[in-house]
Amino acid sequence: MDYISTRGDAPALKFRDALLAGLARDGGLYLPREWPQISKKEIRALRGKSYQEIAFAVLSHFVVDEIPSDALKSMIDEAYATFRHPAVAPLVQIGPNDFVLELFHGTTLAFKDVAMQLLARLMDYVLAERGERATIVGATSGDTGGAAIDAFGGRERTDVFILFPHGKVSPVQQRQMTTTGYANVHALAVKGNFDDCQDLVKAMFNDVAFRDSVKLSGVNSINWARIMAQVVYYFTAAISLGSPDRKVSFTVPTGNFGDIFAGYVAKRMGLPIDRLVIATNDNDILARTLKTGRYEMRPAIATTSPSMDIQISSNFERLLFEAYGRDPSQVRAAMAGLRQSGAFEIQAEALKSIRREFRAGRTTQKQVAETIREILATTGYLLDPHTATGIFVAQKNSKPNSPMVTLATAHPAKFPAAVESACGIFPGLPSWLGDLMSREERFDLLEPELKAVENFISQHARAKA
Ligand SMILES: Cc1ncc(COP(=O)(O)O)c(C=O)c1O
Ligand SMILES: N[C@@H](CCOP(=O)(O)O)C(=O)O
Repeated sequence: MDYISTRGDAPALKFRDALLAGLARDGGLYLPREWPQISKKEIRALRGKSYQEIAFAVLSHFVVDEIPSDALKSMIDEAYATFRHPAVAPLVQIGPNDFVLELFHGTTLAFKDVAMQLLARLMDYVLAERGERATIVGATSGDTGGAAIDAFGGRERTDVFILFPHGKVSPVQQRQMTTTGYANVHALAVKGNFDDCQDLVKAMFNDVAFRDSVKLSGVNSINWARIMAQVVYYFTAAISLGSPDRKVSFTVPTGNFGDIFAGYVAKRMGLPIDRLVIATNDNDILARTLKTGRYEMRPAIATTSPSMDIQISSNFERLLFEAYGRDPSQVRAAMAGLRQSGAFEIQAEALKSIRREFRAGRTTQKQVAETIREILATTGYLLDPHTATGIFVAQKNSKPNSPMVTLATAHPAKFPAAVESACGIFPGLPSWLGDLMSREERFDLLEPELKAVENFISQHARAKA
């Protein structure tokens, strides 16, 4: 299987190279040249199978001829053995047709663990095969960073540099990045917001000399393998609700658009998904874009769901590529507009096709708090603010008698202050993280300047050209 760039000016790569490349050399994002297909018969045959078995069936399509089956199986088994729930991603019913897909049973209590635990093993496998090292960079609004540090911490072939917005992540998120003590891990607090961190990461990839000098690789959802691993739970959830003989809808709290794009991929592969609903907080660029056809940046607002305080949703570029019939010149034009004026318009046909696939809604912080209170009072279930954003929007976009699954992207204990202020309950950390808040922190504070960050990384990275 070949992987091609959304901007059309980078060479097509095989899976192993796309995995290590992260961002394409033309600044675009990789995706498969064609969507692999899974038939209804194959989906039916997955009923009653474990998460790991379904993961193997789905992921094999993307790594065919690149990762041997027995190696893929062991990596999947090892990755999901780190999860604290036997089902890995259990589905919890909170209403007659309302379900929550709990994606937070991994080591850092957010959905990022699902893909990151596998990504770290895949990268290690390919690097070992080649006898190489890599320098991993990532930008985080709080969850990707902790998950990457946990998954890559202590690995011999990689050094990890995570840029997080100083003072804008929750205390639990910060400590998950700053207290691990791994020698190959560097938590970098950047004086800026998440979009500044993500810009810096992309700029490092676009600085070819720097990129090659430290063998740069990325763990954000710009890396195709992140999306690929997230496709799996759409299958497990839909199958357990009767797929392919019953259509299922999904609502996804959205920031960088990776998680919901994985749902779109599942649909393209043949999973009968009814509605795919984008849920945003006050940073509602995606909801506005679907309404108006204009993608327009505004200053980021700090909310009680900080992981979604994002303006530039990286993976929207993958959707644009699809909506424009995979014409990279349209994507290049849109991205140039975004760079020059902070906005671009989506042409009528492309917008129509996006609206056919997605709905969108936004929430205020007051609505998020009310949703946490209401769901607790009516069902006894405690939501985190990101999941509550999803539930609020799901309630407005559900179809009668049709199952709606909201993705629970984080455990409430990651955001205890917001949860306590909404409903009076302070969600405690699980016992294995009990001492997190008293561990010693280690991080470096950097200006949001490309050269400052590149110099830091060059000094500390062991991978050299
Ligand atoms: C807890 C949580 N929920 C939702 C999201 C949004 O996911 P995505 O960026 O894949 O849209 C994020 C991060 O972006 C997150 O950390
Ligand atoms: N919410 C994310 C932002 C980065 O998203 P990614 O999926 O592209 O890694 C985070 O928690 O860091």
